[in-house]
Amino acid sequence: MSTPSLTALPPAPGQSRGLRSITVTRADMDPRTGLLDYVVRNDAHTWIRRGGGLVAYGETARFTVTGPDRFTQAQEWWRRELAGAEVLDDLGIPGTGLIAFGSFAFSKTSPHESRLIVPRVVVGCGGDGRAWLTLITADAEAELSAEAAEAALAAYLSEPDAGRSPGPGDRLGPGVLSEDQYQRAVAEGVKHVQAGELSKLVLARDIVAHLETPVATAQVLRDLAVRYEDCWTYAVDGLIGSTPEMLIKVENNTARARVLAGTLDRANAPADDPDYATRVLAGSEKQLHEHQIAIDSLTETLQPFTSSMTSHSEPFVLQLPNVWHLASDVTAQLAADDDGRVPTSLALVQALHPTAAVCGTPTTVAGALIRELEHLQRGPYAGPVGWIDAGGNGEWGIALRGAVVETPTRVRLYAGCGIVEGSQPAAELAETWSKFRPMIEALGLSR
Ligand SMILES: C=C(O[C@@H]1C=C(C(=O)O)C=C[C@H]1O)C(=O)O
Repeated sequence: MSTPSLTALPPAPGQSRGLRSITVTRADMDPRTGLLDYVVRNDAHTWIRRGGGLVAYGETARFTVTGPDRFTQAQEWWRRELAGAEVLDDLGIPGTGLIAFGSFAFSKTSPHESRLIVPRVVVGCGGDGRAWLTLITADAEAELSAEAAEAALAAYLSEPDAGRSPGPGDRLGPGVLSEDQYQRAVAEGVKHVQAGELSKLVLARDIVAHLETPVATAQVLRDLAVRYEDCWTYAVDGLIGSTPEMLIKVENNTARARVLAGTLDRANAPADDPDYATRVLAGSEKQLHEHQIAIDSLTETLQPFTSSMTSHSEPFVLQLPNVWHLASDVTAQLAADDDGRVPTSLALVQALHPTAAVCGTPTTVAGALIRELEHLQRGPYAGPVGWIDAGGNGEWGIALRGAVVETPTRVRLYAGCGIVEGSQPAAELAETWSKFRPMIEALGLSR
């Protein structure tokens, strides 16, 4: 079998030397419930979806970077971190051994720092319920044993963070653009599409949650993970949310993506019409067109890295608690190079980001218009968020349906919509509210 191509490089000056890790098997757990017992600290790094995930604590190493080379530099840093690493791993499956969590800025011009973080302790659970514990250290003297790993985990778990109850002073405030300004931006975007400059443009806006007492991130994440079990619930360094969209997942030599485009709010759906979503979404030329643009952009970019690729000829309707989406799953076999290596998950992220689902088509025209019309620093919103292991396996979602914890009592929420020729500003504004809803509710707020 081919493995993703992470060739270790020698350490650079200033780089943490000699990562050491041990991964030990733990009793099987029901990931739907068991992993949630570990989401008890507001500073945990989290990646959870029914059937598996990773919850991590502490920090052994960190890399931050801005600019157009952020993906290349992050890969290089990771390769160097792996150089000379001592890895004891009972399981040797994706997610065990050395791993890094990551979050990348949406834009190559963003001042926001993209980051890779190597945690100290990781609790993992595979889709089959197999559970493990990893301890990572840069200390050459530290003991690598199951006992040491359990003791480190117990120390983190002994200091859980309390939940919070909503207070009368909690409120939602406007972000950078008012609702009217956002609708004007959408109308402006539609004009550019009508003028033939581009076929799709994604415009986002933000709102701000002001809380009376500090946000209880762990509580928010547990709520999201339970309610949005088809989504990937993530937390990396204050970027939190539950995304329905998988940019790329690499497991040995298979890559998978879930592409979404086309959204219907469930809040206004007629209760007595079971075919409503299928009719309105899968029966709408506008929605199918928008979806096709997103699929084409992904498959065209992924194609050179693959030996074969499959996706359904028709999108399916993905039902989430807040909205329905038109969705397509793509599975590809990765092509191996002469050394038998396939691209790593981060190499594919670099090639794929930003997709039409969060930027538009063509990418450069859409990117320039986003900067002109949005007036928003997207920061990590709509950027890749996820994890990578030493073999290059990993899962990278698109950071949607999420928020950034800016201060303990201020949380900024982001949501955007695909604008095509027939888009109506009022409908797109309403759609942003439907996309804010998971986070608004998880924070204990209402609109
Ligand atoms: C941009 C967002 O979502 C994206 C836009 C969608 C759409 O316009 O229909 C659907 C899913 C995502 O690809 C967001 O949630 O902020």
